[in-house]
Amino acid sequence: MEKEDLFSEGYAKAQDEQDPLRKFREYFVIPSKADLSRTKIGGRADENNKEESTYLCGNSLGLQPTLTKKYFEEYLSTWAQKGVFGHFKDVSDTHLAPWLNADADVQGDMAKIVGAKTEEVAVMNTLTANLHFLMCSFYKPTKDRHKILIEGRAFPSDHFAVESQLRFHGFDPKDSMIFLEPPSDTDSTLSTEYILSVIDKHASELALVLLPGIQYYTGQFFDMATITSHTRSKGIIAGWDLAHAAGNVPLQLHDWNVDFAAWCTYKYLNAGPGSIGGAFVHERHGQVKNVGSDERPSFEYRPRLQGWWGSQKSSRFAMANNYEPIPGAAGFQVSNTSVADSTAVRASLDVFKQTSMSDIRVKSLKITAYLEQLLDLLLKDQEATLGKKLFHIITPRNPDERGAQLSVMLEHGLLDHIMEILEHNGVVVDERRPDVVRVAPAPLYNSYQDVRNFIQVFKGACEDAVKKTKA
Ligand SMILES: Cc1ncc(COP(=O)(O)O)c(C=O)c1O
Ligand SMILES: Nc1c(O)cccc1C(=O)C[C@H](N)C(=O)O
Repeated sequence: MEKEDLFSEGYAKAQDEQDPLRKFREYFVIPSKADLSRTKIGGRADENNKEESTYLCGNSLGLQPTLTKKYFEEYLSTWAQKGVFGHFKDVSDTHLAPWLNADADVQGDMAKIVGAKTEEVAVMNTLTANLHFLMCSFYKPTKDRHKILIEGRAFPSDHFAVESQLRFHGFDPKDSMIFLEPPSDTDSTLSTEYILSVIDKHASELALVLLPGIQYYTGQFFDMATITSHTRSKGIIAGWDLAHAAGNVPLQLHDWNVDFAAWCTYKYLNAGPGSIGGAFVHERHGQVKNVGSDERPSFEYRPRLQGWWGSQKSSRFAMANNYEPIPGAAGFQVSNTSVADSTAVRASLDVFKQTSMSDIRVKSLKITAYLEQLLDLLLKDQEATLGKKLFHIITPRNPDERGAQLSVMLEHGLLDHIMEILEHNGVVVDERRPDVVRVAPAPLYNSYQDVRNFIQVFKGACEDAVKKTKA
């Protein structure tokens, strides 16, 4: 395809017209440029300037589904009109379950997103809290086998969670954290072979391998199936942080035999800032066995931090204080579910239900490849006009090793100026200081024209930044 064709508005428009998921953009609220630049919230959008922004930041915060406001109005009306009865009464003229079932109501559709059986998933807590709750049950160190493997540049919250778990068990993070670092300074990603070699090197002393399905900084999608299988073959627990993978790439947590996983719902799952988290516990770990009698039950189950919401609903309100864990991931719940949060999750899942992760992945591969093609053409243009490249892509070039996001490492010193120009033009991407811009076309609501708009503004911003630094 000629360079001009790819850059042309006609090409982008044609891709959008042919996009099988094009209708989904209407299911989201796209902030207008005027919305983004206004200093106040509320009031009517600027009727004279409803031009949509170019929002490519779903890897940090997903956009609001139009269903969310509708479902929230139903939730608030139920609360206002039914009070405590909202827990129990089936308010049939809403899209929402009785609050007592708010957790179970979203379990099955969330399980489909991550390739799990319904009972292997719970929508609960938040991401880092779930990592802690799950490590409390799965990180079982011994004197000889107490180390935890995470990436060297793990997301800070994961790093802190592992540090504190080690300290909680009386181990020193300096001795018990093993960091997965790229083999050389020039590498930003980690090959599967290299990861397996590091696991082999430390296998006898590792109690847990905790990695991200997709690495937040580089955007690398790890070979979860191979790494999980290898980890477990060494008798090590395989745990995954799916913050950037859930709703972004197809997952098969059950078939991959993952021990546990946790994720948030505010990125590609579009449930709003700080919204409720998700957790996966493989069915082999969720078994509950009554080794007593019906009259005098005595349950055997995997130890976990307990709370009343993990105990069977049928006996929960008997207040007899006999813990009877719900089989599966739901038995790892502790508190009653935030209905505001589960309402947001319900709205988002009702969008996902109209398609599939495989169809989302088909578009994701195409639209991210388009972004990559335009970035590569821009690099050629910069080499020809400036005599140098002002950035390079640090996300793997193999589409199977990435999701929607491409991470662009800028020449040092350009980030602030480029971000200022992008924002001024209504282009929203994520910055990871000091030099990385993360660009994530979310298949459900981003268009090929969004990608083209980004490149056009980014091209000018790069040129402007160079002039500024030369001045
Ligand atoms: C990989 C990863 N882990 C953990 C977190 C923090 O999660 P939370 O603040 O929802 O616990 C984030 C981002 O928010 C993340 O990207
Ligand atoms: N930047 C964040 C914030 O200001 C609040 C909450 C989360 C974040 C995030 O970093 C989201 C996500 N972990 C990310 O990698 O972008």
